[in-house]
Amino acid sequence: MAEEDVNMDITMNQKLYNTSGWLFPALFVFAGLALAGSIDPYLAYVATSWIIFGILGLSLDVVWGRGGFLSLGQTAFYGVGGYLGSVAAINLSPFTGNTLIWSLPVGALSGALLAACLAWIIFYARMGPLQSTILSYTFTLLLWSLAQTFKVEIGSAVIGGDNGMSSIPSVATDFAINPEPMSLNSVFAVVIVIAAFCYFCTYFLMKSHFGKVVDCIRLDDQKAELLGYDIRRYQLITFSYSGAIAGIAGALFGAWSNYLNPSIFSVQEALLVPIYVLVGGISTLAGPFVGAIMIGGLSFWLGGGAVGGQTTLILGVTLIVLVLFLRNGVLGAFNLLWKRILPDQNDAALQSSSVNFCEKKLANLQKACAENARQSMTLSTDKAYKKFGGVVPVNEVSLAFSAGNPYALIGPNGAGKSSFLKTCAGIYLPESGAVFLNNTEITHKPIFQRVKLGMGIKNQKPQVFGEKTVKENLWIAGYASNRDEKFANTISEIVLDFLGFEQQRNVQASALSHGQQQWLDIGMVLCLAPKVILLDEPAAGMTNDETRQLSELVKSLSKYMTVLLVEHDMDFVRSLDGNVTVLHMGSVFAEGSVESLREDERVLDIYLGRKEYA
Ligand SMILES: Nc1ncnc2c1ncn2[C@@H]1O[C@H](COP(=O)(O)OP(=O)(O)OP(=O)(O)O)[C@@H](O)[C@H]1O
Repeated sequence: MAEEDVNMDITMNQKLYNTSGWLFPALFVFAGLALAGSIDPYLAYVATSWIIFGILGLSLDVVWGRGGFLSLGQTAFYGVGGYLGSVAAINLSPFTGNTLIWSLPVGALSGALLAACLAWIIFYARMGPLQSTILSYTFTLLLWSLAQTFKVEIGSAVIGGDNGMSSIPSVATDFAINPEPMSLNSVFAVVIVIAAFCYFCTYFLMKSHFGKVVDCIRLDDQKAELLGYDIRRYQLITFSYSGAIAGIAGALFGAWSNYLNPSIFSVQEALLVPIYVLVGGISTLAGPFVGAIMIGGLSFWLGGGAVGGQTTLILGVTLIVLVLFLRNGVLGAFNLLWKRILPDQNDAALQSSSVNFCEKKLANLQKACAENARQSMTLSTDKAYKKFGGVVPVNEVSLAFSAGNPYALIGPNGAGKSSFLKTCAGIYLPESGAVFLNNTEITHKPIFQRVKLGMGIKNQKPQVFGEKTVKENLWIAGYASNRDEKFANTISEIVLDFLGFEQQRNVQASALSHGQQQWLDIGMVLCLAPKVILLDEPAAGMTNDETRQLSELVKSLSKYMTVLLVEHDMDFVRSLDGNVTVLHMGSVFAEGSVESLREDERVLDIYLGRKEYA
């Protein structure tokens, strides 16, 4: 094959790969609809339940695979959506014939509201991942026991506790009073269309700017907040959305089975959902459908019928096979295999040259930042005090920093430098004292609000979104500053050019060297067009040449914005020619230039661990 043909193949292959998220599902939907008319009605009936479980699995994949939170509460939203959607259908469908126009919106809304309540508790109370998962599970169990005792009549609908709720009308799409019952095959087709609607809405939501931010929150929630994203709001919306999808699945399940009982909230149901997701492939969105169809299909053909039967045995065997051979699930494994024959986008990381920016590029960057900039800002603290048990890393520190010259915090290990920076950034909240940005007190403001006011923060370790490309990392930072796509495009290109990452634009950030990741992290801070920059050991992992360039950058930036950094590299600090503060045991110990501090015996004492003068 000629080389051109090979390239063409690769391009076609890449294009096909890039569109596979909607192309293959669309083909499957068409194939499903084509089959729906001709398959055996009983198989159509059973397969309808697999699609419904697929929708339920999709609801979990959004929140777990994309949002990073393993929720065992999906069956709670599913059950509540099922019950309330069915109550609406029982009472209102006699007036319209069509059942779905009542059950689906009511199911979606009730699922979303319930999920929003749970999300509010979990995310705003800042629970850890394990606690959150357990709470979501407890929530499901709570509803399970409630449903067993809860007896109420709502219009014609009777919720009978343990006896469940019967007389739920089947799926009907006609708007005619007393419509002809739909055939099992037609119901199958309708459920496929609803599943396709849920899938494509989710797919495009996750491809949108919103979805990109959700992905970044999963990868590093602290970094996402350090860029100025209100991560809890994103988490709440994602979780509520997943609750809506689960509620739709529940409403469909009610119409499919014509009967609901508390077992919809049961432990087995709750644990089945993550298994569908894992078997199909987490984070693929289409995977849960594959998982549900595979498990349901195997159970059916091994004699289990619609539900139950051999399901538990099949689940056990499937999970063992999965753990041994297919850790990423069926679609995940398929995805990995396909990627192997695509050109490796990370190859370009090896072609890297060291960062080499010039004055002109810096001027470009400054211009772009200045266009988006606010008034210059002063950062100050007043007797800021932070303690961890008996350790006091920030002990009544009062300092002020403004634009003009860079500020460096130095001191021996454990002096409290990083803690002070984190207290200014909002990562640590002080027990007493105050932090100000100009005259605005920000002591208890969350990180993202400080960033919105004009702060840009870089932590000690480079924090980049490893799975995202270099360009995407910069873009997501640019987009954070005011949700302006145009600005994000412009600033990310300028910073990319400035950092000399043109060749690495499509390289995944995790493939970069440590030093390059430092630069990328600094670049992300620059994309925010901040007025106060906090950098924790920015020169760590950089070559001498890079450190020299960083020094030039810091000096130029500090002319029009406040730059405060923590550093151990004394040559670097000296090259900045700025203000230096020595911290020791959480307190300000000395201030001055590097030269004067070098001659200060007290400072030498604390560095050398002597006690002569200090
Ligand atoms: N989250 C935390 N929980 C408990 N103790 C902490 C925490 N963060 C910092 N400390 C403690 O506070 C003290 C100061 O730590 P900090 O990292 O601020 O010092 P540093 O001057 O930045 O040190 P280094 O130069 O080694 O990074 C240390 O004793 C550290 O163990």
